[in-house]
Amino acid sequence: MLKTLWVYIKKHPFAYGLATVFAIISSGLTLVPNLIIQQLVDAIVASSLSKESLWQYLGIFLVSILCIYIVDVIWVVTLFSQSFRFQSELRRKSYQKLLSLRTPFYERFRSGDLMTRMTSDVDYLGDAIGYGFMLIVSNITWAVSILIAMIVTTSWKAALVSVLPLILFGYIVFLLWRKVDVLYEDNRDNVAKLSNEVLEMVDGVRVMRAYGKKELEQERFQKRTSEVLQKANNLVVYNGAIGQVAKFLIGLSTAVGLAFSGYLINQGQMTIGQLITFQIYLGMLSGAVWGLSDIVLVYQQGTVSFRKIDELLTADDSLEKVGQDEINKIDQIEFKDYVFQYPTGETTTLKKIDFELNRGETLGIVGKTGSGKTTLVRQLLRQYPISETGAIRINGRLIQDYSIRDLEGLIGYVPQEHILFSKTVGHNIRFGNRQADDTAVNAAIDSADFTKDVARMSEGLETLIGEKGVSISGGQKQRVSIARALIREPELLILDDSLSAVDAKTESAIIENIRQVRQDKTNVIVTHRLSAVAQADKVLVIEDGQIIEAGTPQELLDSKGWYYEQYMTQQMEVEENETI
Ligand SMILES: Nc1ncnc2c1ncn2[C@@H]1O[C@H](COP(=O)(O)OP(=O)(O)OP(=O)(O)O)[C@@H](O)[C@H]1O
Repeated sequence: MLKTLWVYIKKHPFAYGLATVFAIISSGLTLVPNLIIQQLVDAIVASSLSKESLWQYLGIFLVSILCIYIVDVIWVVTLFSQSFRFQSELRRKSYQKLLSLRTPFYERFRSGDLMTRMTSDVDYLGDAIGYGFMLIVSNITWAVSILIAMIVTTSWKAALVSVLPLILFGYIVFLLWRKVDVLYEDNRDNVAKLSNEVLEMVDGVRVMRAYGKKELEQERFQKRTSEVLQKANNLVVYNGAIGQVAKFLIGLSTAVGLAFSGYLINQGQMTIGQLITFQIYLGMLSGAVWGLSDIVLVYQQGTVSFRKIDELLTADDSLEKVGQDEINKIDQIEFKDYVFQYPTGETTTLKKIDFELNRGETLGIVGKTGSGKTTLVRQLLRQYPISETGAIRINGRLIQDYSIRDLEGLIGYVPQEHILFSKTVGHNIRFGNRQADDTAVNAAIDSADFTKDVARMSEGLETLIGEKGVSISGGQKQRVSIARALIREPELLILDDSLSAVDAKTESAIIENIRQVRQDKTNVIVTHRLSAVAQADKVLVIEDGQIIEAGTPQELLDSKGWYYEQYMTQQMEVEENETI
């Protein structure tokens, strides 16, 4: 951590140089009021204080206090604004990293944990470079200058005797340091887990209520909070122990200093004025030592948070190093005996997948639930590492040779779970193509059969859809997602079970619109409803990760396999519904 903080400090030499110099000046100035007090007391004891010198002492006293105040404000403000800048740079960097990482990373890290890294961990690290730096510079310069002043202006012997308990305190703090580090990490991880629970609860509150599990969940949450409390208590015990040891040793230092000063006064080696300033110095020195013990806390939090942020910034999503080849159109997609296993999976999910898809064609992918349909399309999106067994080629070249960014720009993906942003309907659609004009937006809405819905909305495209689209229906969410994909006029459009929440009539209208507007582009439609792929050029039937049937819809019907049986069942269901 110190290396990273040092790199940042070196990048801003002016701010940190200014803060250090002003902190040293402030420590020096802090001694002036004490010297004045010492001289004033000695003059009173010696009955040599005149009216003029009293005003002089008071004047210097007030000016020095004002100067200390101004100098402190300058260096503290400089330091803290630098610390905020550090935090915002770190947040930007972490956010950029999060955007660059892919699915396997997000399967490893939970949302609550990532949120804690982006918020409190960044704050604690910022504290280390702001408040921590302030504690180190001010307390060290303060302690050193007080010690020098004690030795020079009072008594070096008394200074030595009373500093010994404070050195012992420093040693005890050092011993407790390591233990506190483990406790901090424990405590922080528990808070991150708790954030996860809260996020899940907020997402699932309706299901919890519907299943009458509110009390049960509350109990579980209480258990989790108790665990967090327990860990926090352990930490409090250690921090409390440090505090009590500090109090005892600081008291001891004062007592020893006082006793020894009394002895020195008796011996004529110390004046009353020196005794009073000595006590004030001792109080100030204890303050500096207290401040230094606070560094333990800031440093501990900082190191734990640094580890967490470093883990995020150096995280890998285990995807092969990104290819560099440019690609601006998709003429052909080929899967050649492709086998795939999820990084965390125990068996292969795709087995010897073999097919070709040419520009302008529509491919339907059907099959039982859990058979591997989504896994197959996810390979085109490069969400997981490409397997070494078999190959996926685009325009005759291996998919992994292309730049992921280029590829993403060519694909319009409508996933099963619709990810919408808590903005307006229009914003969500334009998200697909920020440059799109109103004509393009309306065309996309038309193709997604969403025009009538927009007209019914209170503020049309400006209607807010709430968090994750809570205020619109499932079918509407699906159509907003489809419009968002269509507006970018992608070379390849992938609909992954994206029409499941719309009725059969709307579904066939959307499929027909897509056929019309995307005549020279390629489409992949994953579905459970065979009517959605009735017009497809090719259909693959997947079972247990393998293609068990492939051909045009008519060929599949003729072969009287799974597709035929499924088709007949669904036809019967439609007829039954029509009769009802
Ligand atoms: N991220 C993952 N890690 C490990 N295994 C996974 C992962 N995602 C899916 N699987 C497994 O891969 C298999 C295929 O899942 P997939 O989602 O591709 O099926 P599907 O045919 O799209 O199902 P559905 O029609 O229900 O959407 C399932 O057994 C699933 O449990």
